[in-house]
Amino acid sequence: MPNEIKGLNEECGLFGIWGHDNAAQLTYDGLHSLQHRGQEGAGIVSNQGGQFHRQRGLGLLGEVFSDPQKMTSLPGHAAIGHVRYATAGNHGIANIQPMYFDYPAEGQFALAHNGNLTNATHLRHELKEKGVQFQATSDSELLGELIQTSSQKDFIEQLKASLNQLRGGFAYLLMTPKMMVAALDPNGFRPLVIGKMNDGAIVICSETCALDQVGATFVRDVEPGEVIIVTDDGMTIDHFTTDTHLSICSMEYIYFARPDSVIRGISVHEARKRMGAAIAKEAPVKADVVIGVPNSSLSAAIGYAQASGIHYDMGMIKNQYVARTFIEPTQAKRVRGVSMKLSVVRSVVAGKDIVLVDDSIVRGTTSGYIVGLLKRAGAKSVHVRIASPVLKFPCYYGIDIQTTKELIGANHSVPEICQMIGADSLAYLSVDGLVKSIGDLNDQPNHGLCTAYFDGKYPTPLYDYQAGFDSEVARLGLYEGANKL
Ligand SMILES: O=P(O)(O)OC[C@H]1O[C@H](OP(=O)(O)OP(=O)(O)O)[C@H](O)[C@@H]1O
Ligand SMILES: NC(=O)CC[C@H](N)C(=O)O
Ligand SMILES: [Mg+2]
Repeated sequence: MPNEIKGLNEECGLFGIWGHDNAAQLTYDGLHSLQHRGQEGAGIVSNQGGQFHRQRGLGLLGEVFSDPQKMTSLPGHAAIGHVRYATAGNHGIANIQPMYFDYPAEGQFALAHNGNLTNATHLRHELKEKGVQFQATSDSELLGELIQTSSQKDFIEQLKASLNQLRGGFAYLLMTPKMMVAALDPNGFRPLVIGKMNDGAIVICSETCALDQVGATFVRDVEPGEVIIVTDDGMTIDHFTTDTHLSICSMEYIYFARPDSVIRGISVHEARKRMGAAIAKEAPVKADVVIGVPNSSLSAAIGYAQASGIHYDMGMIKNQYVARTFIEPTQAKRVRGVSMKLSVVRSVVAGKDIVLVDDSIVRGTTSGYIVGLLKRAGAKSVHVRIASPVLKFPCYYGIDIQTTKELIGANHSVPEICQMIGADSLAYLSVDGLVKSIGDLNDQPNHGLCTAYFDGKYPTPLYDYQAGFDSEVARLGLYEGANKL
């Protein structure tokens, strides 16, 4: 399976707009600002008076739409679009979204999904028994098949009944000839926001950075369990369930979302700065300079510098022109990938004691390579500070980390990792420090966040994944292993 040169794989990005003559172009622009959420494939479906047009393909948005004719072939007053990073199913074109479904009553409908369903295997089996023929292999399609086979009377009732059969993480955008609909799972694992254009067009998308991109004003977050219905008459808010428990993914704040996005009222950049400040308090160290690992940890590094009083400098740069290289998943090639991407500004680091701040360690490839690079550039010492807790447990709700095997934090203690990456010291942020840095989203015991990757406390049963999880935990002794720290 091809694998990108990244420790953490992104999720997916959604963008939809209803009531604008330039719908497909605005969807392209919105998706462009969500490209960080998925780089495997992209697609847009436009709605021209009830007639759908679709373009989709493998690769980055700019690659998929490099032929200008593709955009001109998407006329209409509404559109939905998607950028994908697979969590389920293969990497082929059939799994690139939006997906299309026949809908005899009205013609057809399209859907796009961010997240990962935890009962997809079970549902697929049930639907197969009923004779359903699948068009793709990912989990996303299941909602469309459930709607098509539902005995409810109209589209919204069919949708609501179907959403109630899904488990796991799902932010969905759907479009029929007459409406655009958004729905969010009962835990609200993924961010989903509503905005409005000056001329009244409604936008629904994964992050506020996409609203900014198209000049839309933020209206509100989509709440867990909600179904948002947008028609030519405006927007209505409905529910498929009120049995909800907000557990938004803490990794959105740590790494995934763009720093200029605001998720549920909290600026991602400011939250990351607070994470950096918190690890500076939890694990102080004497040093000459703080440097961050571009790009994702720069906010946390600034926060560390501000809280510690140690000055921040640009000790590393990221090559802006690194081609999107898909490589075989071997460690040697991953190291080469990181080396093509990151380099050191020697004048900042030579002869200095350095605090190196990163947001996360997944396999340890990045920190291992960078510590060596800094030392070769003359750094006296390198103290690594990670602005999130030790990543030990898989995510089943939409991030492509579904096994503990490659997580260095699941397999080694912090002192062992420190030695493996060649650092002079290593410290991670505590789970409590992380939660406080993001801030309370509500007064529930989990403060509205999912921190399962760090503490193994999943907010839902794991369904299809439970048996595999139990055996990995037993194999690694993970819960007892917490005392490895
Ligand atoms: O331990 P590893 O397996 O190397 O993975 C961890 C690294 O991966 C992520 O960065 P990424 O390479 O995605 O780049 P970015 O910060 O520019 O998004 C993360 O921010 C760490 O730097
Ligand atoms: N990362 C995602 O949100 C992926 C959506 C869906 N599970 C897929 O694999 O296509
Ligand atoms: Mg990074």
